[in-house]
Amino acid sequence: MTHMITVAIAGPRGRMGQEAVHTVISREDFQLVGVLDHKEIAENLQQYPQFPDTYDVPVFMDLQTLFNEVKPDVIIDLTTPEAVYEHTKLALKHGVRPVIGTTGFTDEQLQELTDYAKQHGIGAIIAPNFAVGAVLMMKFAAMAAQYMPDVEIIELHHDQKLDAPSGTAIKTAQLIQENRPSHKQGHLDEKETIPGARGADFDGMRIHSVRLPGLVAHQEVLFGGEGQMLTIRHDSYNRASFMSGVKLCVEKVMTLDHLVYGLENIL
Ligand SMILES: NC(=O)C1=CN([C@@H]2O[C@H](COP(=O)(O)OP(=O)(O)OC[C@H]3O[C@@H](n4cnc5c(N)ncnc54)[C@H](OP(=O)(O)O)[C@@H]3O)[C@@H](O)[C@H]2O)C=CC1
Ligand SMILES: O=C(O)C1=N[C@H](C(=O)O)C[C@H](O)C1
Repeated sequence: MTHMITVAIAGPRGRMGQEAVHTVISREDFQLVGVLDHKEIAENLQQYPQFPDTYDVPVFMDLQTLFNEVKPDVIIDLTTPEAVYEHTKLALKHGVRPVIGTTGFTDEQLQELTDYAKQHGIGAIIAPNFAVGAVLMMKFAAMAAQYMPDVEIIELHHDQKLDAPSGTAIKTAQLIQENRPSHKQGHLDEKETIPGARGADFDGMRIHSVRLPGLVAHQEVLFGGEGQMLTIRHDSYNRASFMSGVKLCVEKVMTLDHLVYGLENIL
């Protein structure tokens, strides 16, 4: 008999949260035992207009209470850069395994959470992008950087996104950095006549963030060489594209005793 994994979701009304609720409920081996909503909207998920009245799941306004009352194995966080660090820390303290899709962690926060999970032997996954195609795009980009070290990243997202650059763009740059000799790109004397024109500087490579209505999540990694350019592009056209990664992470985190940053490390 398969062991049922009990799951909580933070941010169930959000674009990703709604999709994750349906995904978890549709799985016979996952049980959605509670959700965290920071606004007092309803006591049960079935009272929300977004969900059917078969979704009998308690809503909590406070994460501590959720952990005490329903003791989930895993919490999936799909909230905001402002809230996610405290949520992750609290989950680890309660021995609840975090699966974090929310982006916007600082390097220091990531390090602190990694150290805490390691010290206490708790599994955790922070995945800036759950889409398998996006992970392949990052891996191919890292591979290409060995041969074509002049690279710029253009990430394009819907205009409701809070953080820039995207978590995916940062992760891509970090993976590229492992293979690309550190150097500044462009003319040594280049000057921005409008500040920001050249994008964010990550170890000498530039990251550009586009925000427009109608977009979901897209990224291009551009490699320039003598007389040639290589473009590696990934598009998520909907949030369903992230759900196979969410399911995989919920299963995988149960087997871990440390924090994994990036889906590429568990595929
Ligand atoms: N890893 C991945 O593959 C992906 C990651 N993301 C990331 O996931 C996050 C969510 O994205 P998205 O769904 O588009 O964003 P939304 O704004 O649609 O959803 C966020 C939800 O979280 C709620 N919320 C905010 N603060 C809290 C809190 N303290 N406690 C509980 N709920 C809270 C918001 O409520 P309210 O609006 O009422 O304040 C909202 O319902 C972002 O960081 C995004 O970058 C997105 C897509 C894929
Ligand atoms: O906010 C989003 O939408 C997304 N956020 C993640 C990120 O910051 O990379 C993942 C995906 O790009 C969608």
